[in-house]
Amino acid sequence: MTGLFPPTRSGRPRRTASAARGLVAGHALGNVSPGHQTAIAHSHERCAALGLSRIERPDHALIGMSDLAVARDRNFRLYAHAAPVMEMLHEQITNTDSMVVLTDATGTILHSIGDAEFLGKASKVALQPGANWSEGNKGTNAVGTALVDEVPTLVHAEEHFMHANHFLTCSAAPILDPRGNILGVLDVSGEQRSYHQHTMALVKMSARMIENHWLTDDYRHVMRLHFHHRADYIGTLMEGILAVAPDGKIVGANRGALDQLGLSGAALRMHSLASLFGIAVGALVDRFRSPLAVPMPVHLPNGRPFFVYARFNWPVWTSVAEAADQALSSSTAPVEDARLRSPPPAPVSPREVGGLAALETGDSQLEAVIGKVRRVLDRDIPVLILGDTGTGKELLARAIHEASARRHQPFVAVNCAAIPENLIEAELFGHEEGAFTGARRKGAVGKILQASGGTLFLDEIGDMPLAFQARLLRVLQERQVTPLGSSKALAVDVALVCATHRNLRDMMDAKQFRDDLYYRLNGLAVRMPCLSERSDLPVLVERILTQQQAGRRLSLSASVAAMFQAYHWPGNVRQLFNVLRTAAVMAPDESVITEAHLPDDFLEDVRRSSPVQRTVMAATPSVSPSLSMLGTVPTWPAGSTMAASGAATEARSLQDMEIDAIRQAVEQAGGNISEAAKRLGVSRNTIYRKLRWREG
Ligand SMILES: Nc1ncnc2c1ncn2[C@@H]1O[C@H](COP(=O)(O)OP(=O)(O)OP(=O)(O)O)[C@@H](O)[C@H]1O
Repeated sequence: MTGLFPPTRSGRPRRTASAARGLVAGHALGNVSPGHQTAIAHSHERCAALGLSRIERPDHALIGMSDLAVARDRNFRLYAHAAPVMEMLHEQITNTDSMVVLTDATGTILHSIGDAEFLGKASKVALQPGANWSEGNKGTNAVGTALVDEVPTLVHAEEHFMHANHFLTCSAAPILDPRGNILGVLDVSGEQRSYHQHTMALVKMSARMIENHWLTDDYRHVMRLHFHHRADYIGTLMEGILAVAPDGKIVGANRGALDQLGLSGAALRMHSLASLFGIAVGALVDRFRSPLAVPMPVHLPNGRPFFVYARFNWPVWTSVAEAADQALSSSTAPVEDARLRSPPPAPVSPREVGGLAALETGDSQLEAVIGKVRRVLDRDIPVLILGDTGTGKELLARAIHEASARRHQPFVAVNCAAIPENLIEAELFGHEEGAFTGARRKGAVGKILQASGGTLFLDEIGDMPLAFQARLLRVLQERQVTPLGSSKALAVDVALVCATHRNLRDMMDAKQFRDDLYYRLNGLAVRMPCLSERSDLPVLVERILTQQQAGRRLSLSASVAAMFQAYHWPGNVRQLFNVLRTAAVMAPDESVITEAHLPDDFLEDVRRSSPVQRTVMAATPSVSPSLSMLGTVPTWPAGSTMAASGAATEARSLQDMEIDAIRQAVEQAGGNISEAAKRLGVSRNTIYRKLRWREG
């Protein structure tokens, strides 16, 4: 695995007593490199400079269940990619007194799997979900030090800064996205006597596996070029993978690619297939459209030989190639693309299936919205989407991107309500190395630059902190962004779509939202209608049921249809979607959904929502057993904090009660934010926002 990762920090450290102790442990491993010793020594110096104590009881504070749930939800995609790899890794280390740990980019443990006995020991030093293992909290340790140095890191026994952790041996590798940002850390920790030199290699390979899955998923709609200087290494963890846009530009790369080509991610993104390997996209399409194609020999400009193998998703690639053809005919296309040929057209254009057409279900208000949006497509006019929670604002934003000429470039969604206020600037603008306390060593590309060439979706824009609004406005006006800690402004080209459920005009009156930013964002403002105002409920139901159950015909009983029509749907399409999804699962062998298949909390809400709906339910001919039981089931508000608080209400603010109800719902849903949102009939964003306010 030599040369797979960038070198560790250079420069000789001043040796401290702590570093010397680290070296003793290092020698005990028998195979440590001087680089390892240097990294440990540097880390100990950082901890000493932070004033951390070796002997005091380390801070064992865990974040609350709901905060952990928020962290897990935010990192859901990371977990989805990491979970199978963690399982596999755990199988390799089972019965070795150890555990597999996944943390987010701040070092907070999201998940762990391990031998039961060792998990118990680990929890005594808070090596468990909810604990933060950054260096600042836990001193030198594999997770925290890997996050600082951004390289795989082994910390063994006394190399840990804090005495309490000396019983551990930990091997951690950072997980990077295709643009080089740290997503999190994968770690194997165990009893120090269980140390095995192969563990680190396993962890590195596992992290690489997660990165490769992530890249393939991110760029599933564009061509992926797999390469290695040995043809038989293609398809292994050693291969390089490049994501290639239809115009031949390199838009993403895995670590194997950077290492083999000896280029940084930024340098690689300046290249195209032609400048790198001297080949055109069209040549690859021609060659690799056959399933029997074998790797093709190519050369770098310096003569280094490689073998490449291209993969693309045919139906989607069809439209990609068409797009490139259009680009070629309408611009001064580079010679490299002249050979691009379009495969036969797909029967249905993916652009229409996934784009705005998918949202047309016959409601006149919605059709007016879509008509307006279509007129401003590709015209550099920012779109502001207003509407209540769950009305489909994000879905519309994605559809706008899919329908635009930018659809093969990134769609980057930023939930302004979910980012802590003090991080919003770094998150959007990016930062240079060490730009602020806790900043990552190599810096990070901000979301605005990540969206370059594509669409930036600022969700919950009404929650953008006032102090930051002027800065954002400047970026939008000047079309330049200056990462924190940098003096260099970088040009940005993004299509802007924003959304909010708030009333921005009221916020402007209250001086909570800047007028000038409002007018800059509001090239075209459209309002997504509430579900209760829409006339297309039956079509929407049918579409959602078809989406859920391809090939199965499922419809609503007359009474359920009447109930749906009369209900006010406070959670809008999201709530409808969730109710139907549950009902479809509850009715696996039936063709008609009745009340018996509907979630109890939904029926409860229908029952108490309005006299009209109660009448509909009472008049329902086929009252199901679950419905008839409702009268005996205590209503959830009666047992909840809200109704039970009585006199205490005066002493507690409404906001506190609301937060309590949210926290309670999150706990009851086992930490699943989506589930809690469903139960409360609010959006996930609302939960994020409310919890953040609480923290602030
Ligand atoms: N036209 C539709 N067809 C099918 N499902 C839809 C449709 N519109 C919305 N949904 C469902 O509702 C959910 C919520 O949509 P979306 O996230 O776009 O709403 P939103 O208005 O952005 O919500 P919030 O303001 O709470 O973020 C989606 O995940 C999807 O499941």
